[in-house]
Amino acid sequence: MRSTKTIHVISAHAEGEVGDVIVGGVTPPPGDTIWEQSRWIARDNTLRNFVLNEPRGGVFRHVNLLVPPKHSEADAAFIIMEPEHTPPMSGSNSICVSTVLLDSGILPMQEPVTNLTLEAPGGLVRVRAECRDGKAERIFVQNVPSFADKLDAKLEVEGLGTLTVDTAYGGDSFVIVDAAAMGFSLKPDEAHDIARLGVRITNAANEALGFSHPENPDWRHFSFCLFAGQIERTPEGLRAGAAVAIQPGKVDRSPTGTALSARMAVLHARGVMGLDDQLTAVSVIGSTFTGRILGTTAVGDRAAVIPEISGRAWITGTHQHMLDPSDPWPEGYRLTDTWGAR
Ligand SMILES: O=C(O)[C@H]1NCC[C@@H]1O
Repeated sequence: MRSTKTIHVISAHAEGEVGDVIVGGVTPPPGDTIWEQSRWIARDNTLRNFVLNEPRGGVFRHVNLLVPPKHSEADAAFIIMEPEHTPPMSGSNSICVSTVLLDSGILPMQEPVTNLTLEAPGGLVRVRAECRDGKAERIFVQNVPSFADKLDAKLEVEGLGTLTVDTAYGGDSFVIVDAAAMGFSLKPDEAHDIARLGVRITNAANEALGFSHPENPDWRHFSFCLFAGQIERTPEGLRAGAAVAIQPGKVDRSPTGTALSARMAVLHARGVMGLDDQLTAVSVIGSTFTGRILGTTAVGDRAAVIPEISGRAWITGTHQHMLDPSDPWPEGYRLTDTWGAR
């Protein structure tokens, strides 16, 4: 056996969505901030290609690189690599990272509750982990400030006509459509159509509506389309289905923490959700994230909420990814049969 790299990974999933964590074998990328380091990773692409492309990865995979924190309050920092983007924040990935840090012993666990501060590229996130018998059973993440952008905007999508959409930011940028109006009941057998339509809607929103983050001039696009289920009021609080189409065309298996944060910002802006409510989002595989609004704030000139999301994650294995110097595909490959719903 010979290898010019050995990258140590602990694999995990949060409520169904893969969020692997690189725990060793990669030196921290250059940059004065975690955001700058994440821009370097996005530009360079070597690590992204190595771990996300086949034969080591695939379109379903997200990979997080642990790096030394820059902020004095942070216990750990991570850079998120998704199929097409290297985003500011991610709900499922932050839950996987927290679980891997605690369950594998990288950071000490205190039962019944461990409090951590993590530094994501988009800012500091406070984590509360409910822990028992050496397992982080539920992770609560105080997400970055989230805001509604455009409400009831008209969006022309070729072949679909004019849609009424909301746009919002919840650690990543969303165009939000009503699932029922698009003919979806958010069941697993709709996944292919949700992925395909979601990509078309996201692309149309990027052309016609555009997104900009008041404090992060680098984040200038919509990443995702959320198909939002109808809100039901139950004795446990608000509940709604959620399916997010991720570029280049797949559906999040988890209920998407950034989408839940974005949706709570929209519901707060509309006066539907207050600080006493909680909203449980249900994914296409029936998994859930629960969210609350902890308070209000501002992002630049936008009214914003401070969301908290919670969910569970489990470790699925460990990997040591290697590169034989004679391998003709050191950065792997991606093909359109699986890379993007057509
Ligand atoms: O939970 C989330 O926010 C995410 N899941 C995969 C894509 C998004 O980052």
